[in-house]
Amino acid sequence: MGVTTTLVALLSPDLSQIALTFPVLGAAFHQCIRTSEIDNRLGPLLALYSAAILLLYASYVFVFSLGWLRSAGSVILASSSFNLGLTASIVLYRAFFHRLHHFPGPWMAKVTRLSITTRSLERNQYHLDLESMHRKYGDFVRTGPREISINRPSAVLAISGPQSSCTKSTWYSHVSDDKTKISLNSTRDPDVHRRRRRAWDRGFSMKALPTYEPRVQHKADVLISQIRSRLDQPLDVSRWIMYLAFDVMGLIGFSRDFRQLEEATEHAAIKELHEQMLILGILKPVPWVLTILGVIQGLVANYGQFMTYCADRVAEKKTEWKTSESKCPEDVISWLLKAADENDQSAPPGDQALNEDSRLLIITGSDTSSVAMANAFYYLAKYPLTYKKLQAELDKVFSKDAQASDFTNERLRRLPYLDAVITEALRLKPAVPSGQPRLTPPQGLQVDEVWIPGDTIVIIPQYVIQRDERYFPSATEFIPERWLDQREQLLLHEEAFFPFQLGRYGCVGKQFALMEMRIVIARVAMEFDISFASRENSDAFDQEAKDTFTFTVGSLLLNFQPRKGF
Ligand code: HEM
Repeated sequence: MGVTTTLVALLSPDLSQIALTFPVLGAAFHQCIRTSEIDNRLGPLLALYSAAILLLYASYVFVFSLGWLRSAGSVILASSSFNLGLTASIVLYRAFFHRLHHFPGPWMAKVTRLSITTRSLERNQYHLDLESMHRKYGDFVRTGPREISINRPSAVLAISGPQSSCTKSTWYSHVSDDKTKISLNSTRDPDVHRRRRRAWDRGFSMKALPTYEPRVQHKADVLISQIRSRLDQPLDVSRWIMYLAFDVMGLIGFSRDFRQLEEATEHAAIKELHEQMLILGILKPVPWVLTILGVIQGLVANYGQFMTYCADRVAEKKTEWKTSESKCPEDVISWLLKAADENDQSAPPGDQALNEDSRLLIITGSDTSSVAMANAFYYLAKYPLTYKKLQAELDKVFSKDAQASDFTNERLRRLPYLDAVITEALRLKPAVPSGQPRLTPPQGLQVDEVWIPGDTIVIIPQYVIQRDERYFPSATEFIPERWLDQREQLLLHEEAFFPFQLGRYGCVGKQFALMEMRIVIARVAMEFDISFASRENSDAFDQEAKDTFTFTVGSLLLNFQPRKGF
């Protein structure tokens, strides 16, 4: 039998032949694509599928001489059979034959992460879902067809340490795989990332940081005067700190001010950004859906006004840089422009990459530190003795009439209790709670007694590991002394604390974030006593934070009083 005859026999519109051929084709198709990373190729694959359907329809009409209607019916049957074969092959393979099949985990998660997305739609608290999965299944949980969540301290260095050969997972490709169009954070190629990171490191170096400090001090000053003028009412700390964090990032990012603190209102571009972050949080488990939606204008990764705002500011900075005589960078974007001007390899590789970097800076620099500060204030209000102890430490260094400019990072970073308060708040409520997905190298990865096969997505959820009683006794208590004189009893695995991530992909803004938090918390603690305005509100703040990649917290109503006897 020739090839054509075989093909004609296989594609015969005979119902029993369709029911036989197409499920097999579906299963065969799955076997062909199984080992490839198709997340970013869904568009071409869908186009191929549609073309195949049209071709099949044409062959039924013209080769097999069926009527138009009967051809349509046969095509529907054929594609349904194909889909059935494909789905059955995926489900059976993932559940019983996959290289991760022996890892425990929820049955549905082994087959698809869509189940996690459905749960996120209900409550969007994936950090808590991960916590209960670890409680139920142990330290190594299969949380997706090819994903393992790990709750072991030794995994931190193995996956994120400087020597680790793990790379960023497909999640980081949801904007694009084109290196010239993506931000530093989305760059998965380790060499390209290392090159680009150099320009960012210069923007946050010991030379650059002091130039940003007065802008933080100024904004902390505005915050204090806004609080002073509203002492008769509870204040939503989450909102006011968010104003501050974005204002600060506008200033250190582009030397432009969102002026949210002064105007006591959320900037339109930022409001829109926050609405989009909710979608991103829900779809985080299924990056391929993000990729598809990303193609549809206005849905995901298209923050309209926010994108325009950042692109406009970058364009202004470019013009300023061209005419600048000193060529001395005064903000982070200028450091990136300087690299481009000098044809340095660390420069963002194109205009789109620079625009993406500007958005990365504002988003990662603001939501993280604003949530971290709001959480710190939550704990300080909940533990009044700790707050008093912090105030006592500050009183030893600063006088009652100290000026905003006296609160320098140089002085503040020498206050151990202040840093312990910040560290303990970041332990209990890490700003990025559910881990950052990495890919194991082809040869696999050994974590303690467990071998994880190559090409597996691994995460270490900070929220889970940093609250584990085995690593941090009295884990759910807020005890800053854990980082000071009670290390021996309460800090059994310090390496399990990594809210800023580690290694080459770790947070570039860590030192800046610590400076900002020190200044803001110290200024408020010097000026005011604080207390919860309502028990229901503080409980809701604690329990209802959403996991939108970073935490999104609800309102935190606090009463502020000028300090008694001060
Ligand atoms: C409490 C505050 C902060 C926390 C907890 C935090 C945490 C993190 C974490 C966990 C990552 C790794 C993300 C990943 O692997 O995908 C990261 C990356 C990053 N952070 Fe932060 N961050 C904070 C503040 C800041 C600030 C203030 C800035 C900028 C001023 C900043 C800029 C960045 C950038 C640019 C990256 C990407 C680095 C890269 O991909 O090489 N972060 N941060």
